[in-house]
Amino acid sequence: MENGRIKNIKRQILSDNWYTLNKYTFEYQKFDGSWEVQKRESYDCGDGAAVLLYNTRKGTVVLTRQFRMPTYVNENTDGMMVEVCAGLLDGLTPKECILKEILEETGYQLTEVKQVLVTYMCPGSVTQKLYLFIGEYQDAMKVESGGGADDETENIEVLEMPFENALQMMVSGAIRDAKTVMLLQYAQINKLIEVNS
Ligand SMILES: Nc1nc2c(ncn2[C@@H]2O[C@H](COP(=O)(O)OP(=O)(O)O[C@H]3O[C@H](CO)[C@@H](O)[C@H](O)[C@@H]3O)[C@@H](O)[C@H]2O)c(=O)[nH]1
Ligand SMILES: [Mg+2]
Repeated sequence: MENGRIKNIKRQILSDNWYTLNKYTFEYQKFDGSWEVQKRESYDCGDGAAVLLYNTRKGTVVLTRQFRMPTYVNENTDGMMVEVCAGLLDGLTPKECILKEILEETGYQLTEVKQVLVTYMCPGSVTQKLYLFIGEYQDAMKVESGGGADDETENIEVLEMPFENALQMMVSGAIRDAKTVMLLQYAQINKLIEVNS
């Protein structure tokens, strides 16, 4: 909140049923110096963390598959999305959050992950900041079946596949979740996992 071009910010809560939809009315000084009243809706669903789980020896990654209603109502035929493991911070630090989500969603117990990117996912309408991690998993780290937390209505399929297949799915459009594309491309650019072709 250190922008001299913005003043008189007023917030109206339009909905706080699950997450919070705010409507902000404020004055904004344009580049020509004049002030203008602007109204912007801003959806606050909290910050989150996501991780690409990868195994260099096997050349594989672990992804998740679940139903995503907002995509179903926007041309994703069956509403299913293949994504990296992710979750909302819910008061935890990004690292604490992602280690918990890895266990809940995939059943792997990791102790080390590396933060590689921080992104605003949809800056015109959603407040969410997403912390992106990579983490190396081994078969021996699989201690639970995964699938999502019992107290949440999560129904998650865990997919382990060659990195190469994930890249092909990204190119074909079978993977089209932004955080997943970013992390797969991060892995590709930084040659985290060897690919044969
Ligand atoms: N009852 C109810 N449950 C909801 C609602 N919206 C979300 N949930 C549930 O709240 C839980 C949130 O699970 P997380 O693992 O913490 O988050 P996520 O849904 O995987 O991912 C969210 O965060 C990611 C990372 O920040 C985002 O990438 C993703 O789009 C989403 O916002 C899920 O069980 C989801 O079904 C709702 O309106 N009502
Ligand atoms: Mg999740």
